[in-house]
Amino acid sequence: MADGLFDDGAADTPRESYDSSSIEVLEGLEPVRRRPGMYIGGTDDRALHHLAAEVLDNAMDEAVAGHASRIEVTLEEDNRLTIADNGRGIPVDEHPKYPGQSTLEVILTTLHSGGKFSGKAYATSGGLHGVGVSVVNALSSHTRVEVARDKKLYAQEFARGHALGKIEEIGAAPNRRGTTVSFTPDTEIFGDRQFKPKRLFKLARSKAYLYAGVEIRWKCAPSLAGEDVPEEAVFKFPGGLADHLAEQVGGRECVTAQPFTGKQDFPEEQGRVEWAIAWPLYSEGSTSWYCNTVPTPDGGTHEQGLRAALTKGLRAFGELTGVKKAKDISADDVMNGAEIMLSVFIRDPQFQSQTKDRLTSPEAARLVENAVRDHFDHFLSDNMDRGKALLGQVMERMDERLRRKQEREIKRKTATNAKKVRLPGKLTDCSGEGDGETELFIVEGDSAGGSAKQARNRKTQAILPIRGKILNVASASADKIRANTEIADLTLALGCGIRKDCDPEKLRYDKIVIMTDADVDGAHIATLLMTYFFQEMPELVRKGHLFLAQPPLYRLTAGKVSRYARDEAHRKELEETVFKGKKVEVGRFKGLGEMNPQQLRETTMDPDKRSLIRITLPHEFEDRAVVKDLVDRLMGRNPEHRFDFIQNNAGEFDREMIDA
Ligand SMILES: Nc1ncnc2c1ncn2[C@@H]1O[C@H](COP(=O)(O)OP(=O)(O)OP(=O)(O)O)[C@@H](O)[C@H]1O
Ligand SMILES: [Mg+2]
Ligand SMILES: [Mg+2]
Repeated sequence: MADGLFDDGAADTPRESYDSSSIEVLEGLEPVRRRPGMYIGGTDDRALHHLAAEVLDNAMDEAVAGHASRIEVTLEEDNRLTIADNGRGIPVDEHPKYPGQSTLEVILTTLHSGGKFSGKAYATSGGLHGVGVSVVNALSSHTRVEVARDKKLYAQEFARGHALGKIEEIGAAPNRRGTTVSFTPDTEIFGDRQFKPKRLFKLARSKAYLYAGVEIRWKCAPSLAGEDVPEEAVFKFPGGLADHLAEQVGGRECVTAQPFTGKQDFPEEQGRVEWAIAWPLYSEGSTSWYCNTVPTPDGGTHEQGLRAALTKGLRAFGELTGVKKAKDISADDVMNGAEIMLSVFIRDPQFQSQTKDRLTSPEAARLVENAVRDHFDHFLSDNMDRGKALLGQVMERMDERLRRKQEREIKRKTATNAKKVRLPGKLTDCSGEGDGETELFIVEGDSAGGSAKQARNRKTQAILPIRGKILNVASASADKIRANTEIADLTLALGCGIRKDCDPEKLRYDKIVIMTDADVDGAHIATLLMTYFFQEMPELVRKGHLFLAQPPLYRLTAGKVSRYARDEAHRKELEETVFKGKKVEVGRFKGLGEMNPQQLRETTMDPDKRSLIRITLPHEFEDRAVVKDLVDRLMGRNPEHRFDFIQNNAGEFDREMIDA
């Protein structure tokens, strides 16, 4: 950023130095209308409301810099929004770099023009790019800016980023100063999207909480007012965030009677921080992060600072009170479930993008941690009962977290031990890291096994390829079963033992997924595998561990759109909906091996996209002998039993589809 391009070097006090020389020009305007996404994150509802935020942010910057005490937000019919402040007024004199143009015109029609690059006209501003109001102007069908300065009133109008005329002096303004920006978002950009009164109302109110020194007045057309949105309101919150928190917590009971609230200046005029935190007992909380009054919903470095302060504070308090285990408290233990508001004001903030969703200024972490830490230590130890109550609650969360972690570890350890003993060479195991449920895919054929290996999530998905049709355990003797390597591998990979010794607790995976081709052979193999599970380890089935994958049979393509169909009926449905009236190319997958790893992942393996069929055992099969009897009849040596069964039961079966 060019610092002080037009600096005359004489100005010391901000009030006097704020004129054309404060305004630097870094680049020209144009691409905004063509690429609005880059500046306001899209053209959706959120982006539309971002326009309001940009103009309001500028007024807030003026207030936070100590020049404005009042802001008026007025929503009219026809989607016209007006935001007025009583600040210094955008400079109106001719800009030195643009002869014949008012500085106001330069600001409204030029990207990267602004007074917030050098920190001279503003110390801790939400604005920093010199982009905001020019973007609003570019994306509005009509904009009017009025400036009251030096007892005169000026006005200039714009359409879609271009000035409709020169700036005009339209009268005297003996008792008025400040800037008024009115704009109507362009329907060419936003279609018929309208400002939502409630959203603007809340935005205006939240700004008043963030800066106790400002009064914000809300007005909207009677037709836009409603249950939660009055026609008029005045917001002023001398208590700042503490007021906001009190409103948010309402009547909910919290771990500590007093919330943890406060503010602190940073050393060497680097800015300041304000926070308000409560720990509701029976409900989940929420977090709000702000930098220079700009909401940063994705948090960032100021959030990091607070996390560190709270975590270290509680650990130290634990040590002080002889609670040894407190050293294991994590930030999430303290923060999850809490109602948290944090607002920082810093010089030269860095955000991730123009929409400022996340703060990235590295120094904010340290500044916030140091500032909050002392206050938190006092909050805990000034009232020991209070400190202990909070510590107790947080340690409960911690215990719960550690218990879950330990459970997972034990499971993996059993697995690793098993590995030491012996795991089948064909098994590609998962690492078991992370929180996801682990899955074993039993895959038909080595080539599909290869694709599945590439398609899998290594942390949670293990692959065991099996070759061709496995032994039918229903018609084989125990010795023969034991001697079969394919079956032995499978039993070894599962790790839970068979028949009387089967212990579902020892199963090395959360889910077992049978993945075979969507053809007759595939169905046969799946049947043989199910026979094995039913006969050798029905407990696993009963506990819901066994699943069938659903690889697609068809791929339908028309132009750039492509979809997968599970079966004939699904294919018809897609042809009549997604592809209605289009010429569709239909490809048929002959087997899993025909899909590349990415297709296989998308259609069959990715837990977020696939669907699985869970194999269950109805109640009447509580008894192992009953299951064995059914298996024998269906899969045993005598085909007549099979025939009878089918005759008596055909049509009775449904499949339970689940998103698992
Ligand atoms: N209400 C206002 N009062 C006084 N000056 C203003 C006002 N609104 C805008 N300005 C001036 O116009 C400049 C440009 O505003 P703009 O919103 O385009 O960019 P910015 O606020 O500097 O940065 P950002 O792009 O991050 O918003 C500001 O830096 C400020 O100098
Ligand atoms: Mg701005
Ligand atoms: Mg600008």
